[in-house]
Amino acid sequence: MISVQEALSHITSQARSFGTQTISIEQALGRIWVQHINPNLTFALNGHPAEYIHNTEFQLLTHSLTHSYANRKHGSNIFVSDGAVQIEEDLVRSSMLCKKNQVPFAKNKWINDSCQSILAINGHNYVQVEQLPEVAIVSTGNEIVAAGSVTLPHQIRDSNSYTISSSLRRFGIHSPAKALVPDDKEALRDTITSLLNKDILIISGGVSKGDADYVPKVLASLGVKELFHGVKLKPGAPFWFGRTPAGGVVFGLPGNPLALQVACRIFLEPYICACFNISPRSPILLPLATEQMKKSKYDEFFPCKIVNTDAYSRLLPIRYNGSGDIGAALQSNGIALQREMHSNLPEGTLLPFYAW
Ligand SMILES: Nc1nc2c(c(=O)[nH]1)N[C@H]1C(S)=C(S)[C@@H](COP(=O)(O)OP(=O)(O)OC[C@H]3O[C@@H](n4cnc5c(N)ncnc54)[C@H](O)[C@@H]3O)O[C@H]1N2
Ligand code: MOO
Repeated sequence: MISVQEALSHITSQARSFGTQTISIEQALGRIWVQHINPNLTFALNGHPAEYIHNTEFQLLTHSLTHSYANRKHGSNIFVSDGAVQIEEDLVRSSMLCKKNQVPFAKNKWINDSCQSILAINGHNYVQVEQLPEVAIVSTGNEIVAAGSVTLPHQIRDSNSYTISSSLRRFGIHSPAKALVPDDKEALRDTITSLLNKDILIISGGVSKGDADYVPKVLASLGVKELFHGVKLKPGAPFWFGRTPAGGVVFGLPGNPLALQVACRIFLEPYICACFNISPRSPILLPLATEQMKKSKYDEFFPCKIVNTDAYSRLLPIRYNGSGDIGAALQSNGIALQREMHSNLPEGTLLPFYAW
């Protein structure tokens, strides 16, 4: 088994772009913008309309500001590099747009609410964005039935495909193909064969050491190359990752729902970020509100709630009943990481916290 860090570097090494497309700004929220600013357009400088003239020169369109910049040498603080506007030194009354060394419209930016408004003010009715990958989700297990089903005593409704879908939705991936397959080699082979052309195939369950855990063998028989199987991680050790003959990737995630949610946050999200050439959400360092014992010899991610005490935010670990306890995820704000070499940690220890 490999470490979490090694697993992450294998996963991100398989990242690739899925191409680009042009969409209307109305649909752009949550997508990844890939254009530099078009300098022929009027844009906002300190919230004031400005116009690109040529090379390094800009004309501010409001009279008062034209005056305040008139004494500056043209191009002394703004220049265009590779089609992007760059600010060389802080401008007078500078706003967020105009800080030293900033490229206000750098490529590969996640279009959040403020980015969308900046695009709007700059006249970008249509924007070029990263194309979304084709994704399929396969939930395996004889006991798994569709969410709307009435269950028999031995059955359980599929929740994993919903957890995976909500991770994908963060990137604007809305309608992945979905399938439910029993623990049956032929059925698995048929379903996986029909989905091998996807960019990302995400399978839950069937990747551990049980007799009916056929997923790795079926994938190997279809020419999917295993890059690793098993990560020194709790919960979520039974994790499989590989590459399809067509160049897509396959995530074989643990069936246990809490383990699966951890795997989506720690591995699936950074993979998609790497494909889009954007940074993954970084963890924040927060102190423990209580001492924390460690049960396994691996890196351990445990669900925590953020509590505000004495003007500080602290991490309160949520008691959870094993890696199937998806209810613990609901009560928590995210997961904190206790590294493998740390056994018991005293109250106040700073830990990296990954918000859901
Ligand atoms: N001999 C060994 N057995 C197991 C090991 C091991 O190392 N050696 N590891 C255990 C750990 S840890 C985990 S995690 C599980 C993972 O096994 P699978 O990935 O094969 O998952 P399943 O057994 O199919 O399911 C586990 C659990 O989760 C429920 N489940 C599965 N799919 C869904 C779904 N789509 N929605 C909701 N719930 C789901 C399933 O009913 C089981 O209760 O292996 C251990 N065994
Ligand atoms: O690693 Mo398993 O995911 O603990 O239950």
